[in-house]
Amino acid sequence: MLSFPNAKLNLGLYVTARRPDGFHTLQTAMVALPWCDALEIVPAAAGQASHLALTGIPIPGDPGTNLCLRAYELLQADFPQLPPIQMHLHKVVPIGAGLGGGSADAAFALKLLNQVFELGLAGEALEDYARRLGADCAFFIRNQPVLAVERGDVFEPLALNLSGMPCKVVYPGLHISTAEAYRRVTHRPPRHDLREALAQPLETWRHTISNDFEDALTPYYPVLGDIKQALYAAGAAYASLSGSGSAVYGLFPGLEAAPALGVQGDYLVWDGLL
Ligand SMILES: C[C@@](CO)(OP(=O)(O)O)[C@H](O)COP(=O)(O)OP(=O)(O)OC[C@H]1O[C@@H](n2ccc(N)nc2=O)[C@H](O)[C@@H]1O
Ligand SMILES: Nc1ncnc2c1ncn2[C@@H]1O[C@H](COP(=O)(O)OP(=O)(O)O)[C@@H](O)[C@H]1O
Repeated sequence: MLSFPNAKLNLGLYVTARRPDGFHTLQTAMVALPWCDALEIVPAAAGQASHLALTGIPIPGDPGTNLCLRAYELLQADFPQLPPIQMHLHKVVPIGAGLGGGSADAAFALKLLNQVFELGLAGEALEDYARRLGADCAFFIRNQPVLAVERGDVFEPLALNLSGMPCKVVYPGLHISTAEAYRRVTHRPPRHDLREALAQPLETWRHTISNDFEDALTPYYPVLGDIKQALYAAGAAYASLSGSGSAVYGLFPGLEAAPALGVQGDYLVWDGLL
């Protein structure tokens, strides 16, 4: 069975405290971004061991620790009847971009395994497994707009519909590790009520909705600020870093497509409708 794990965008992100376990509490809104990898899972041929084939963008690190394999191992511990599998991940979404690509692969692997092998897991059970693989993973089980709190893995429903809105996402080729970004950020109380701010017209968001990682990381990576400025210059109503970066996105309501950007550099750009 084949699926297309999509990315996500963070709309506003406040890092509010450091927890005793070293993680941070946050408040952020998350929406699906249709920039996708491709992931296929089928039972392995008779007598073959489980195997993950990787194509597309190279993934740093040991392939044995790929989140797709970790999802399989997590389920196998509870469902020993799971047979060996053949997985193929074609990686498209940039890594270390704040787009949650690896987390999406993990969540979609859980969903595929549940479907292919008829494990009978409902949404909440899948979310519980996903949480164990990473703070961001559980979002991709339902893939609906949410306000995420606690470690970013506890969700409150959010009435926000950006479907069909032109969006541009610019990845400047910097791999920013999430752990590094959290080490650099200063936690503080949110400056605005995110839910209230998101309910206001999109044109107001640039004055009320911010991402704490942007302040923390832009001094080290000035290109993030340059891209954001270029998105506003191109007519974005709202532009921001996504998650812990390094992708920066712009939203262009009222247009049919996002306009070209006046930025120099060897950037990867996704252009499309949310
Ligand atoms: C910042 C966010 C915002 O959506 O996204 P990305 O920028 O990674 O996409 C998330 O909080 C990232 O979630 P995720 O990428 O799943 O993080 P994990 O793998 O669970 O954790 C990686 C590391 O980030 C730090 N971490 C993560 C989540 C959190 N609430 N507090 C933390 O301090 C910890 O140092 C942890 O070891
Ligand atoms: N399937 C996967 N896709 C991407 N990264 C993966 C995957 N499995 C494990 N990883 C590891 O996760 C880290 C980044 O994950 P990713 O979700 O792309 O980050 P971010 O959400 O910050 O963009 C990388 O260091 C990579 O080695």
